[in-house]
Amino acid sequence: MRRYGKNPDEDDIRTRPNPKGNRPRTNIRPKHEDASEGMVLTVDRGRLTCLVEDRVVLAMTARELGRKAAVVGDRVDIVGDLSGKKDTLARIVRIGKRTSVLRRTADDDDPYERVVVANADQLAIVTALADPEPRPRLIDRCLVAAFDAGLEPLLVLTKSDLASADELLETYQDLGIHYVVTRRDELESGFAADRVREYLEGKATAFVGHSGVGKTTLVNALVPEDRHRSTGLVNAVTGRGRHTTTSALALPLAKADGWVIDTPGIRSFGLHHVDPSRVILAFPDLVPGTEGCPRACSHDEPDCALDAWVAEGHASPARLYSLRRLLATRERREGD
Ligand SMILES: Nc1nc2c(ncn2[C@@H]2O[C@H](COP(=O)(O)OP(=O)(O)OP(=O)(O)O)[C@@H](O)[C@H]2O)c(=O)[nH]1
Ligand SMILES: [Zn+2]
Repeated sequence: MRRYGKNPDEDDIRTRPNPKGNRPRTNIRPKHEDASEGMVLTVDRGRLTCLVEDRVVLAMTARELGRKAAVVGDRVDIVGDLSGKKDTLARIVRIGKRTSVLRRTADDDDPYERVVVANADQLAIVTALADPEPRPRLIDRCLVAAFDAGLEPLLVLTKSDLASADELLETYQDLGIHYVVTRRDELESGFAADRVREYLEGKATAFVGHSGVGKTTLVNALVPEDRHRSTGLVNAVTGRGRHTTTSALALPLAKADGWVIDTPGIRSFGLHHVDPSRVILAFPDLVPGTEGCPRACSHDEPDCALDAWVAEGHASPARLYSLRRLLATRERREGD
């Protein structure tokens, strides 16, 4: 598995600045030696469902962990009634060290970071080629979030029955990232799921995408049938409208080992929290060129050493252009 960078505070599960500056309290380990291990599948207003062995257990977090402490994907220690029976409520007493943290800043007026998913390996960025039109800046912002979090990006381009993928792929080829293109008839035949699954095996993959891109349709094709959620189509029998995802949800990958983590449709992806020094780790070919950079270089400023280094022929100008295009998406523009 490729890792783009280590998150220096990955085991710091606090998501808000700590005004008193004292250490997070998560290192205080309650005495619960008899606890079982579980994984958080859903979080809904203080109630969490966790997978413990093969049972789904409803739980809440111990008060000392803080109300919003655990997120989907967290590995937790859990005590109490773990039978998974109706009307039982177990207690999460410890949150394991995270291997990765996908964060977003809700928007520019909201300085708080929100942890979206913990322990994912990969970020699948789902974009329709038409209906809705692709938004390259949103793709770029998701890529930056992936690189910052140390997740491997996977570009999933849907609805190629409506428009060609060529132009978009040309934009992204210099990034050297994995991509899959899907279309309606391949979804129906199962061929699309087969090809996407190849990239998901053995990994936990968080799926993000703008509403309407076909993310639910794709996720349904990847997970067991009894875990399907309804798509944008209005149900002819019940007449009920579309179901919109409101929080992240971990689902097992069908036919292979792995996790599909569905996230709510996004309109934007706030990047307040992103550190350029982590984004450049996604460009290993450029990293040696940063040796001559000033301290805390943004790599998008006049004194940046990368211009001269690339001019000397050590790396391709297209790669530097791609890096800077991504770094520039940290600044929000109209329509992001
Ligand atoms: N033409 C075409 N339509 C598709 C394809 N995949 C999905 N759709 C349609 O696109 C619409 C939106 O699909 P959803 O799967 O509900 O989209 P979503 O991204 O989950 O949207 P939210 O639920 O709002 O987050 C539905 O009418 C799907 O039938 C495709 O490959 N080609
Ligand atoms: Zn620089």
